[in-house]
Parts: sequence; C-alpha cells; structure tokens
Amino acid sequence: MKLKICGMKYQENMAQVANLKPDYLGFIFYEKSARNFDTTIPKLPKSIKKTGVFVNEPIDSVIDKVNTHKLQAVQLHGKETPEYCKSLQILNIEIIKVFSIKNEFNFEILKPYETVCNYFLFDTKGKLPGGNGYTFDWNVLNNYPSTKPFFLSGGIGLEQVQDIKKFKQSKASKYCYALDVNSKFEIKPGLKDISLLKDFINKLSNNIMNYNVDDKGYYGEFGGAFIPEMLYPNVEELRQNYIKIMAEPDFKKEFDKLLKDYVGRPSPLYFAKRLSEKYNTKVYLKREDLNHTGAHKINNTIGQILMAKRLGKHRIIAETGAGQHGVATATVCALMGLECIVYMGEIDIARQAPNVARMKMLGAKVVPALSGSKTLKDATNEAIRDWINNPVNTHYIIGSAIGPHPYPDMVTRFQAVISEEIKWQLKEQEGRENPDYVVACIGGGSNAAGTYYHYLHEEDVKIIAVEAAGLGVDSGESAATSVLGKEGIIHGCKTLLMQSKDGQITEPYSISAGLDYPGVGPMHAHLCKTGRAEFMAVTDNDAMNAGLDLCKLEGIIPAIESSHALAIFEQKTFKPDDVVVVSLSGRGDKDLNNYIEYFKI
Ligand SMILES: O=C(O)c1ccccc1NCC(=O)[C@H](O)[C@H](O)COP(=O)(O)O
Repeated sequence: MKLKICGMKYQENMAQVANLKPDYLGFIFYEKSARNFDTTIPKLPKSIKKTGVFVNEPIDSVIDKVNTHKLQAVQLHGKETPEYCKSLQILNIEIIKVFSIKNEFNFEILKPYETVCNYFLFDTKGKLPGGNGYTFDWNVLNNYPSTKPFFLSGGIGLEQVQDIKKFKQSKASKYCYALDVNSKFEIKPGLKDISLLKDFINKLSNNIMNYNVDDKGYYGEFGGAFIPEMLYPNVEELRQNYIKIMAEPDFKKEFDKLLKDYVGRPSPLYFAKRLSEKYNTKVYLKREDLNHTGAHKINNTIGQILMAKRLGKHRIIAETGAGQHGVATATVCALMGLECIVYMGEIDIARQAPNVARMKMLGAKVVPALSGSKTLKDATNEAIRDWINNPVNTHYIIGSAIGPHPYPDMVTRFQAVISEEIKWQLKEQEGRENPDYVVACIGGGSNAAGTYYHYLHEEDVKIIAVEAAGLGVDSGESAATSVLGKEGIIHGCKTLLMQSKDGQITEPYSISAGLDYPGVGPMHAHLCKTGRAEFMAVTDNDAMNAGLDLCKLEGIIPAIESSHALAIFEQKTFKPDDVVVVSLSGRGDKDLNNYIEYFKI
C-alpha cells in the first residue's frame, strides 16, 4: 500500500519528510486552510509524486499551479464536477477525486467520475473540506462497487495501525491503493512530526507484508548481523549512521552529481525491438552495461566511498568475483585518492584477467584468495579477516546485497536508483510506471535488489529472479540457491545457503564468475520464501546462447551474468502486451574469452 503525506508547508520539513520516501506529498492550495501552501517545493526524489490539493479552484488556476510547481497529481476536495475533472485530463497527471463519508455513502455518486479520474479518495465528512483529523467507519467501504483504486484518508494516525491491519484483510480493502495522512502527524498545521511519521511507517511495515528491512536488520526471518565481536564496532558505527548520512542534503547532492557526471546516469531504458519480436512481447533493457566501468556495481561503490569519507575512513577493502565490483571499487578509490585493496579468488583472477589488469592500472592492490574454491566466497572471507585486523581506518565496500546488517539494505538503497529511473523512463515510453515484470539475475543480488526496490510493494508488478543452474540444478555443479539452499549463515547474515547435511557450505558453480555464490542476499531469500518473486534457474548453455542471441538481434554484447536473465524468454511465455523489463546488469567485454572459447569463435 502506498503512502501519501498531505499538508506540507515548510521547506526544511518537506526535505525531512521526503527522506522517509512516501509515494505522494500533498500541498494544499486553499487560502482558508491553516496549511495553505505559499512557497516553493524543493527538489524531491523523482519517486515522490507532488500532489496539489484544491477546493473548487478555477480550472485556470489549477493549471497554473500544476505548471508552476510541476505537480504530478491533483486532489479535488470540493464540488468539482465530472466535466471539471475531464477538462484537467489534458494535463496528463493523476486526478484524485475526494468524497467525504460520515456513516453512510451513496456509491452511485461515483459513477460519472469513473472515466475522468485516476483514483477516488475517501475522507471523513467534517466542518472543513479536509484535514479534519478524525476517522469514518471504514465498514462503509464493504459495499464499494467499483474497481477503481482509492486512497483511504481521514484522521489516520499511529493508533489506527491495528485497524489498518484488519482493514487490509477485509473485502473493502481490495482496491485500497494508498493511505493518506495529515493532521495526526503535526506539531502545528503544516509542520510534520518526523519521529511520529517514522514510527508509523515502521509499525505499518511490520504489520503489513513488508519486503524491506526492519529496524533489527531482518527481512522476515532472514538477515541480521552475525559477526565476530571484533567487527562489532565497525558494523555498529555504520548501522547507526548510514541512514542519517544518506539523508544529508550534501551527501545526496554529491551522490546524484557523481552518478550523473561520472557514471553517466540515467542509464537508458531501451526498447529491444527485435528481441521483442522474437518472443512476441515487449522487452525493455535497463542498460546498466553502459555505466562507467561497465556494470551496475559502480552505483554502490560511489555511494559507499562517500559514506567511508563521511566516516573518516581512508583505507578501502573489497572482495570481487567477476572483477566488476573490484574495478568499480578501484575506480572510486582512484577518484577519491584512497588506498584500495581488493581480494579475489585465485580462480577468478585467472578467469577475469582483463579486470585484474584494470584494477592494477587504477592503483589497487589485488590479493589472491587461495582457500576453498578460490572464488567469491573465499575472497569475501579474506576481506572480512582484513577488516577484523584493521578496524579503525578501514571501510569494507561489500559489492552485493549481502553481509551483516546494514550492508544488504545500504547496498540496495544505493542500487535503487535503477528502479527509480525505470519508473519515470517507462512512464515516458509506455505511459505507465509499472511494467508487468521486472527481471534480473541473482548472485548475491545487488542489481536485482536495485531493479526490484521501487516495485517490491507494487502488487501488479511480478518479480522474476534468475539464478545460475550451471551444468543443471541437480548436476552437483550449480549455484541455484533457491532450490538447493537451506537456511544458514554466511558472511554475517542468515539467508538461503547451499550446504551439506552437516552445514558445510557447498561449492557453487557457474560459468559466470558473478553468479557462483552459494547464497543469496537476505532480501531475496525473503522474496523467495514469501513467494513475492518467482525464482528461475538457467544453465550455462542456455545463458550463453541467450547472450549470443542478444549480440545478433540487438548489437549488444551482454555480461554472462546478464545473459542468464535474458535466457528466461526460452523458458517462459509472456503475453504480447506484457511489458518485461530486464536488467542488463553488465557488458560482456570482460567475458569475451569465455564467449570465444564456448562458441569456438
Ligand atoms: O488539510 C487541510 O487543511 C485541507 C484543507 C482543504 C482541503 C483539504 C485539506 N486536507 C486534505 C488532507 O490532508 C487529507 O487528504 C485528508 O483530508 C485527511 O486529513 P486528516 O483528517 O487530517 O488526516
């Protein structure tokens, strides 16, 4: 369920409320209201829809406010007629028509509005046209005859959380799209109480199905921080500060600027015409391969290097599998002039020689991990060992949505720029923000976490996670964690983990160095367990063929990791008008030798 916070008035307060990431922020353009909005709206994250609230305002004036403040929605609280709403449709923004309810409601009134607005909003009838601060009897909505999604509003506060939970289970809630809150969260009219709002959001997400991390670092039963005592101060320092630092305007400004000017964001959302024709559906590719350094990994390393600097750390360590995260880390260390040590499995060093050379050219020291399978998990072990020995000056940049809390959440938030962009890019191209499917490959799961993030609670968007089946799920040479994994602990978090009967970690295998991890990030374990995401497994052979296919059909050489995501079109049939967004997480230059050897090119 989405959240709208209404009645914003004060600039600094708006920025603080925006950090809570509501879906809508409301600005009341009604002079008789104590919350009347008479200033400018600061820059807000694109995911938040700026909503103008009006009461019987002349149409010209509404249009003027929409243009001046770049509003994405209008909420109409007066006696606006269906014709009035219709004339606003040319603005191509969301129209929310409000209806006030006391003890009963004649639903016939809604009929003429069905085609001229996007949402209904049910508020409490009171002395004022809105913001009265008390609830109505939600049972009235049991007779809701429409399929139009609606906002539930009127006096919603902290004490309503249990009622909301009950309401969510009722028939009436089937079309409830969002909650709208206002006066119950105010210090004075228009000034919102941030800690109260935070409390509300936390309570809501703990009571209603939640796919984000909770305040203890868990996604359902997965996650947490299982760390040796020596690491506790480092992890705790990060846990206490990461949200606060990420919310600082200076941090956001620097992060956004580097993503734009250095990484080259936004990455295109490309409609793959010939691929779409082949599979008779609409395929869009999110081109993370076009980022500086050739993959999504840099979104996270830029974020974490800025975080490390804010925490006063000047020595950076990282682990890498395919080499992409190592290159991305070495790159940002060069950019910031910081010492960089990258741990990499000996086998991966051999498989990914060009990336090893890149890291060295960028000034990083590449240290081989010689234990176990000599791949990603062993490199991670070495990095953790280093961090334990150098607790004060070192920041460990984990490259995936794994590790002890807060890493999975922090990495996910840095990668969430992917789905934030998909939303507005798809709106531009398809006229809607939500695709029917989002698809991404999963090793640890950072490109997937970023691709899903803004869709996790959008029930109409289906999530597909693609794992590496290697030589076949049951071949003994696989990395299909969701099928083969059981609950276990790896690298500081509880997750689904491939392990023997006595709990020894099983060596994973995939042709793709970025996917042969024996676990998945805890968020993905939760998505799997709750059924929110469909997990599919793709063999080496199917992935390689899908990769080659993309070269021939679209002129794009994908990383072998991304080829796994592309291979699902051979396994699953989509409808012709389905919009399927696939994360093209990286480019295939680093994999050329593997492609050459595999296809004897
Ligand atoms: O809040 C106002 O002052 C207001 C004035 C005129 C029209 C609408 C107004 N508020 C709209 C809202 O804040 C909400 O949509 C709704 O009325 C719920 O408010 P509350 O009962 O305070 O939670």
